[in-house]
Amino acid sequence: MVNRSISKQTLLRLPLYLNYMKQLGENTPEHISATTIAEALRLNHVVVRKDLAAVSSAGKPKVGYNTEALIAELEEFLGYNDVDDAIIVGAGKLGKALLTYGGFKDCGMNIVAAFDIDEEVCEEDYSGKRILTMDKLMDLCERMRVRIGIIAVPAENAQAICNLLIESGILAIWNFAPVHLDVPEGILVHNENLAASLALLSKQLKEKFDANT
Ligand SMILES: NC(=O)c1ccc[n+]([C@@H]2O[C@H](COP(=O)([O-])OP(=O)(O)OC[C@H]3O[C@@H](n4cnc5c(N)ncnc54)[C@H](O)[C@@H]3O)[C@@H](O)[C@H]2O)c1
Repeated sequence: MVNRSISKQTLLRLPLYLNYMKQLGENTPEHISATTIAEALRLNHVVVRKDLAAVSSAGKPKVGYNTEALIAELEEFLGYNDVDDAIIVGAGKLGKALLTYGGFKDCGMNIVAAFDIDEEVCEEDYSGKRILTMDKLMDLCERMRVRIGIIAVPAENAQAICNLLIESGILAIWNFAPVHLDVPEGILVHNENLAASLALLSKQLKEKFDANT
């Protein structure tokens, strides 16, 4: 594997390449080129070639990459082989959807439980996962050495939950609440915002219409 720091944009595209190759199933070719992936995903082949070269040095001119080896290298690079435990705080509509999605395990994250302030939703098993009361959060995080915390509470409560997660040993926060979180140095925060993706889509759609008129 090539050990080089890569851009955020490249990092965001790598899972797309991986998903594409993994869904080929019995049609998986022995070798695959950056051009094939680019055409399938309607991306620029130069971009795909550069992205893959940042992760693997095994590509051969005119042959491409051994597909299985490339899948393995991408999975390793993206950390999919080291599954980290995670918890969710806020087991409302979003929290429950995240809790029940089985696909995160394939991406290196195992959600072990959710926590909620509302005792009515607690202590139930939700698709085999527990929703627990807040008083159990710190103990579970410390005992299981959970390092990822997902915030799915209303914006006004997110900072307090963030502080609690950090106090409980959480090092990386996936924040869905629409609010900026203040964290000490060394704590990672990724803000997820579907509205931002939608804004991008709307802008591209507008540009497409404008270009056609
Ligand atoms: N990033 C995105 O694209 C995106 C998409 C959807 C929702 N959201 C955000 O995610 C959050 C949750 O949305 P939702 O639709 O699931 O809301 P929801 O009202 O259905 O669920 C919120 C849950 O948080 C719990 N809660 C509130 N305060 C708490 C606290 N202090 N400690 C523990 N639990 C607490 C509530 O009891 C409730 O179960 C909101 O901030 C919303 O804006 C973000």
